[in-house]
Amino acid sequence: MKSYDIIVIGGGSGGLTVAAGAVGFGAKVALIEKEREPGGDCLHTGCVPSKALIAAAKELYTARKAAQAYGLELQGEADYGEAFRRVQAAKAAIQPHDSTERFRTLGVDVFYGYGQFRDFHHIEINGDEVIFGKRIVIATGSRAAIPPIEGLQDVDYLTNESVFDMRALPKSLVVIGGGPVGLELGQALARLGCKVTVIDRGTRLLSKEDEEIVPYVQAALEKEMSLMPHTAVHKVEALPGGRKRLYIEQDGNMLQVEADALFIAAGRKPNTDRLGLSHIGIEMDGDHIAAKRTLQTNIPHIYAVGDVIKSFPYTHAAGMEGKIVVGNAVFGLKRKVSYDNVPWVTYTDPEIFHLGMTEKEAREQVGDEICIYKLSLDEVDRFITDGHTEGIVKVITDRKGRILGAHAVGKGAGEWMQQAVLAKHYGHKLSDISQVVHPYPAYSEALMKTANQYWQGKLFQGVTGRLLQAYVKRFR
Ligand SMILES: Cc1cc2nc3c(=O)[nH]c(=O)nc-3n(C[C@H](O)[C@H](O)[C@H](O)COP(=O)(O)OP(=O)(O)OC[C@H]3O[C@@H](n4cnc5c(N)ncnc54)[C@H](O)[C@@H]3O)c2cc1C
Ligand SMILES: NC(=O)c1ccc[n+]([C@@H]2O[C@H](COP(=O)([O-])OP(=O)(O)OC[C@H]3O[C@@H](n4cnc5c(N)ncnc54)[C@H](O)[C@@H]3O)[C@@H](O)[C@H]2O)c1
Repeated sequence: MKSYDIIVIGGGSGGLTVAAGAVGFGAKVALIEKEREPGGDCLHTGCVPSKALIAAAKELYTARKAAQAYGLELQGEADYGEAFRRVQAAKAAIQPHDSTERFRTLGVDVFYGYGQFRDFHHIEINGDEVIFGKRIVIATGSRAAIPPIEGLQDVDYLTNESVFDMRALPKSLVVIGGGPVGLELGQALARLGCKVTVIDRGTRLLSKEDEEIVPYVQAALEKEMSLMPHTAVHKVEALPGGRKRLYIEQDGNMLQVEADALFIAAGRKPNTDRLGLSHIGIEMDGDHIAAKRTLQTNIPHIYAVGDVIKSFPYTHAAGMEGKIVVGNAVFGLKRKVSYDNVPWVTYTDPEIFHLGMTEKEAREQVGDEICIYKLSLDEVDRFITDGHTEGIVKVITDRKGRILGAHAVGKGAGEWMQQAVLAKHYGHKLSDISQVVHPYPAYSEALMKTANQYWQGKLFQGVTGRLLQAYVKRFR
């Protein structure tokens, strides 16, 4: 029987980080992946294809808008095949980095098949070969959660696993779920020419975002598709010709919506079934694996990372967790994970940047002694020159100016807000961002100008302000 220092089950963002890191430090590593090629959700059915589709759709949208503005005529339907090819090309270009071949070259033994616990140290692959692992990392990710809606099991629907394989664009689409998956892809498909309706049962869309951020996104998206928050789907049925009818309830009114296709984007379900977890007594947190801050499960030599644990379901978080597991499982350290400085970006247009606490969370956790700094993007020259003034920056600090949360909505917010992560990570105050020179007219001036407000508050108001004014009067 083959024996390893570390067995990784699942070759996605989390598992590949662990495997590459551990083998680099000299550990004997096995990686088990059930799909033909590693890469997981992010490469095959998540981040990469969605961002490629968003980019293709944005190009078309911008061309249409420009044509209209300059009095040109743009006629005909867009060829969806081009967007499809862009998606496949992006995946193909990144695949070699995550390939079986690359990992074998690194020295990892890659097994193709379903991994399942036989006991605490033995993993069975496809119910056949058994391998031994001194330490085992579960990195099996998640899949689309399918809500219990009457009739859904009898109709065809798309999920993130099938939407990127579509060869033709449906004329109309209903999306169930107004989270990042539903809104990013709903907007992209709308821009490519599909009539999109997004239904969400929550009182507001993007429920994890700061309340002041969401209206900007909602207003922008409503120009391109129909948004129906606070709406329950009671029943789905198939109509002749493949169309679907949804029976929905909004504000007590029973309505019907019809579309050519249905896309389920109603959250994620961790891949914990078929792993034999109950067999070895792994503790669960609902559907997720319960992990300590060292990313160990209740069985100390078994670790878990990525979407399979209930933390931050993002690629960069799975990567960060993977690095911590390398330190803990290879070197026997007890490093602990922290999500305090982990941002996320939702790639709608306008983009949403999110770091740390929202105002509501800050008030609940820190109290009302917090400071809020806000800036509208129409106060920033570069957004004015480019004609993209819709959006805001909002930073929440404690009384001493330490950043508790930083949020923004606007063109490219995911890029120009990153300096807030650096500042927060290294314990800098918001005012430090104001001391750094930003090129003019960069988008990043938006955060600098927000930070300037700290000094305006300090220097021109209160006792310090009065003293300074008195000094200047005498000095003159
Ligand atoms: C449409 C969409 C867009 C997204 N966009 C972004 C984005 O822009 N940015 C971002 O940060 N995140 C994004 N995400 C989230 C991101 O894809 C996930 O958080 C990330 O992939 C999780 O990594 P993971 O390693 O936990 O799981 P995965 O990457 O899914 O990897 C799990 C792997 O385990 C394998 N596996 C499962 N069970 C077994 C088994 N029993 N035996 C062997 N192999 C098994 C699977 O085949 C898979 O390869 C997006 C998600 C979706 C759905
Ligand atoms: N840019 C990014 O980083 C990015 C992009 C896409 C996805 N992701 C990751 O993927 C995860 C999953 O995204 P998601 O959008 O699928 O999930 P989500 O949980 O964020 O949102 C799902 C939405 O579906 C709604 N919903 C659930 N059941 C419903 C029902 N029966 N009827 C109507 N609405 C219903 C919920 O109210 C919620 O608003 C995210 O948490 C995120 O971590 C990240």
